[in-house]
Amino acid sequence: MKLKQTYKELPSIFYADVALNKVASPHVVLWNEALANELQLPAFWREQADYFAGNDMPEGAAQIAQAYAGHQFGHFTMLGDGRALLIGEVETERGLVDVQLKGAGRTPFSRGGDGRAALGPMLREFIISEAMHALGIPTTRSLAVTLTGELVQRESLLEGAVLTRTASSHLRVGTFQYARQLADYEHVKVLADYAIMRHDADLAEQRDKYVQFLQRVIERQAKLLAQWQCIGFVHGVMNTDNMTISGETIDYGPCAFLDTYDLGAVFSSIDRQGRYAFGNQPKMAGWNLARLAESILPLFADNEEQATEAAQAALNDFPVLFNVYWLEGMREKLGLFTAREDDRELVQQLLLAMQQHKADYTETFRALAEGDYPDNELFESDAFFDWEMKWQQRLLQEDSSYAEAQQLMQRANPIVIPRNERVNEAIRAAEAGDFAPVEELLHVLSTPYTLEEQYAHYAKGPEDDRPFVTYCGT
Ligand SMILES: Nc1ncnc2c1ncn2[C@@H]1O[C@H](COP(=O)(O)OP(=O)(O)OP(=O)(O)O)[C@@H](O)[C@H]1O
Repeated sequence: MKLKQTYKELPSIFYADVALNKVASPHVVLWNEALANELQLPAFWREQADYFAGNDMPEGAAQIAQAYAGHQFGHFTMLGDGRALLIGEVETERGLVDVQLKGAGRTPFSRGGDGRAALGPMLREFIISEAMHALGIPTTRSLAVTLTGELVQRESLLEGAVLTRTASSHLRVGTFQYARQLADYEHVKVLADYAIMRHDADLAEQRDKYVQFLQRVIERQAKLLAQWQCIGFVHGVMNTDNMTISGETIDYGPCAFLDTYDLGAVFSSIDRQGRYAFGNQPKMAGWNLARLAESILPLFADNEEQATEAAQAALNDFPVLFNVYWLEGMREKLGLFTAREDDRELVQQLLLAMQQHKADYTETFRALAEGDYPDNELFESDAFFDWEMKWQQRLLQEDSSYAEAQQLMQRANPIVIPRNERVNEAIRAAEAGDFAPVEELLHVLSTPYTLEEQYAHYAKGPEDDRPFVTYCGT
């Protein structure tokens, strides 16, 4: 197999060539065999720690850092891969897949950074991205974590590691912002054509392909955000450089899954204003998409007024689409196959009761799916009693049986999610040299809708009311 290099065919402002930053003694500590098989990687790659640490390159590989910009917590900055190396694309049945080494050393975009990553955050990205995939949520994937044999300086000295990440592309909203900020109409157009080739090839010959492209990105993001909200995922850093064109979740920094249901949940210690709080995520996604629309606006029409109108119409669809997908997801979580007018109210009433009684989000829905309620404040409350009567009446309006509704709920409500405490425990063990807990956690998270009995403790939320530990070390 030879890696492809379509991204390198873009004008050179979109990337920088990077020399290899060799490390002392690479050692692969986590390997995703299922993903390697899916990508049909040659079997001998498994043994090539040098490939995954950036010491050596497979056939056809390049070494480039991608250029992009981004609004970070609302402030625009020119960025680029400061610690990642795109080595090429694997051709698969589902299209090209980027292979990137995250933490592979300095690049021309590193600014003051060392270009490196510590083991803990790379394990965290591996675990959570793979859990998201198993939950059915579009995401970048993780192929390997490779120790470098070198230390990195953070608050303390930590073991260095490289994550091998795959993605259906690493094009971001920020890539378009970069093109618009730095270059002319032609460069924005070349980038948009490239993105269409990667993600929306069927649009290539359409007359209004750029407006349709924007609509597609909006549609994908609306679906993604609905999935995040339904599963209780808080991304934490929804900067425009962390929003993909593909609709895959990217960058697992200070992210977390909800324990107790709380619209205000924030897990990032740098997000003091709650800009990216759980309940704000759909609004912030809409804001980011407006930045994409602005960046490609000149491609829509010669006439500025017409172009703005087309962009506005597409952007106005985002909240509408989000709401449709969200309600669809929520209906499934409640075992409803059909749509009725009052469904939104029914869902909101439950969520309000969950927020008031500090109920665990995942446990609550799974308890509904099992029909087996734990003794806790929510399930003993009048609010729940009242809601449950309405829910039961609503279920009776369905043509399907209760058993069918239950099956639907069991497919829509996971038993296990990567709870922060469990993830951190496993990472701490790995940092001390024991990778068995990470492997076990990955095993459990790979089938989140079923759980073998011996792993029952993974299903439990934290027993006390402590807020999550925030995790921001990169
Ligand atoms: N240690 C580092 N050295 C150099 N650049 C860094 C370092 N850490 C982060 N950066 C750069 O700072 C920017 C913002 O960082 P952020 O943590 O959002 O991204 P990341 O996790 O490195 O990458 P990605 O968004 O691709 O997952 C990125 O351009 C990133 O490349």
